[in-house]
Amino acid sequence: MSKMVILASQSPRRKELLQMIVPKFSIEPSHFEEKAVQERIPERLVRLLAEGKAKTVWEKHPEDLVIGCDTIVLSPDHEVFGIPENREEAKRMLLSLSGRTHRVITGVCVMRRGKKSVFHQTTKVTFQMLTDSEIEAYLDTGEPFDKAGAYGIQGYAGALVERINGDYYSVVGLPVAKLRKVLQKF
Ligand SMILES: Cc1cn([C@H]2C[C@H](O)[C@@H](COP(=O)(O)OP(=O)(O)OP(=O)(O)O)O2)c(=O)[nH]c1=O
Repeated sequence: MSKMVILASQSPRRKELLQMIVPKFSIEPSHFEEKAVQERIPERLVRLLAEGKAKTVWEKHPEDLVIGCDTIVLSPDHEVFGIPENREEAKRMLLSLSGRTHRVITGVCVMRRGKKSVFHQTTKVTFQMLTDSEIEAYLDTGEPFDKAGAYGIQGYAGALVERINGDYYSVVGLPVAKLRKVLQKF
């Protein structure tokens, strides 16, 4: 591995998860303009966003190894849910997820001089049926507002999930098992 590992993310969850597999790294959130990326295929979208985040940081630190990530929720109606902008949007997302199965897709890009690896991981999550007051109570926790799809499986929403099929950590924001394998090649 190169001298320094940089996690190009402001997400405290990703920092915690990366600590499972990398003993020492620094953090530099990326200011990549996500809205500039136009891509209709969700898997391609997360990969492009992960790559954009990694690249903007790597350009400032070309000697280092940079990791960029992006997580989206693909709703049961195949709508892409990012981080909700307000309570109304968060409620609409949770109503759509209630009692149904959706996909969480996390893209990761590892970049170093002369080498790049981009992958994504998809996990299926099924929510219990939620009443209006359960959704309101969950919104009151404040948890939905910095998370794709308006929920955090690692928090209160863990009790709203019926089942999951795939990598739990990928839902939280970083597929650590797959990333560990990829980092071995760097
Ligand atoms: C579905 C889900 C998402 N999330 C989080 C992971 C991500 O932090 C966030 C998705 O937004 P992202 O845009 O992927 O990431 P971010 O803006 O938080 O951080 P950065 O771009 O700097 O890396 O949602 C959870 O914490 N738990 C969950 O169950």
